[in-house]
Amino acid sequence: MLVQLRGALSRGVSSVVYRVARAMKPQVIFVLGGPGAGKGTQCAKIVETYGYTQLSVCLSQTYGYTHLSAGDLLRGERSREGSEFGQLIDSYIKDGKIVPVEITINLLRKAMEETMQLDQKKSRFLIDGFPRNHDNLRGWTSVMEDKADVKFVLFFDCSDQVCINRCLERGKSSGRTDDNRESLEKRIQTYLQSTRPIIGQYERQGKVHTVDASRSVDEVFADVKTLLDREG
Ligand SMILES: Nc1ncnc2c1ncn2[C@@H]1O[C@H](COP(=O)(O)OP(=O)(O)OP(=O)(O)O)[C@@H](O)[C@H]1O
Ligand SMILES: O=c1ccn([C@@H]2O[C@H](COP(=O)(O)O)[C@@H](O)[C@H]2O)c(=O)[nH]1
Repeated sequence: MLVQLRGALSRGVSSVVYRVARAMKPQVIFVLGGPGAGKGTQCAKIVETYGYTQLSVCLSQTYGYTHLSAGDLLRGERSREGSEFGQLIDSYIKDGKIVPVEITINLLRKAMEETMQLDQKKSRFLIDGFPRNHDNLRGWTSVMEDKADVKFVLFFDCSDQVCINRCLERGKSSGRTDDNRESLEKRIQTYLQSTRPIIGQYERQGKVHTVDASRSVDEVFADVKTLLDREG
């Protein structure tokens, strides 16, 4: 009787531990769209708006997002002294090609782990500009699938021409090696051939929220806010 009671108790405890562990899994929103669609701009506004407010009614659960741009992480790695991937990343970025996922996924995983090590409550991530092709998706699935839950894809949709104009305008001051006409033509091709099919794949799973990104920053954000408030 005592043994049965102990067994039931330990099963109960382990199921609670399992549920808590699952509940604490980081939650991810993939943010996708063409080059210059406004992904980074909107992510910054999300972080600014939702911040890290302590909600005491919610057991002090932190409510906010950490923005991780895969492109920024790659640019950081490119300029890190001693990086063995610096040159490769540099040439892929200039050519608008997608860097092998082994490099990108390690940077993303490390950034997520470091964020959560500093503050366990920072468990909501906006992953901006990833996954961009089937190789990226395969890498995510093999490394991260059981470590994080992808809630949905936030897709900033606008025409190629709007994307190109915004990047060329940004190129006047960004210092980015890929905000020029030649690189942009390649980036748009890569987006259409490799990234659109990934968005389509998530669409068929009912996991894409599309926002018309051709409007002003504030108009776009009004839709983003409505969506995030609704999705919780
Ligand atoms: N809704 C908007 N209307 C006009 N300009 C915008 C809008 N959103 C962003 N921009 C401007 O367009 C440029 C590209 O924006 P942003 O960097 O956010 O795009 P992105 O999708 O993150 O680009 P990339 O994928 O190339 O890094 C920036 O100069 C930004 O200020
Ligand atoms: O997952 C990724 C993200 C980015 N890249 C490369 O970086 C550039 C710039 O990315 P932005 O999102 O526009 O900052 C992109 O064109 C790719 O070359 C990548 O390979 N994988």
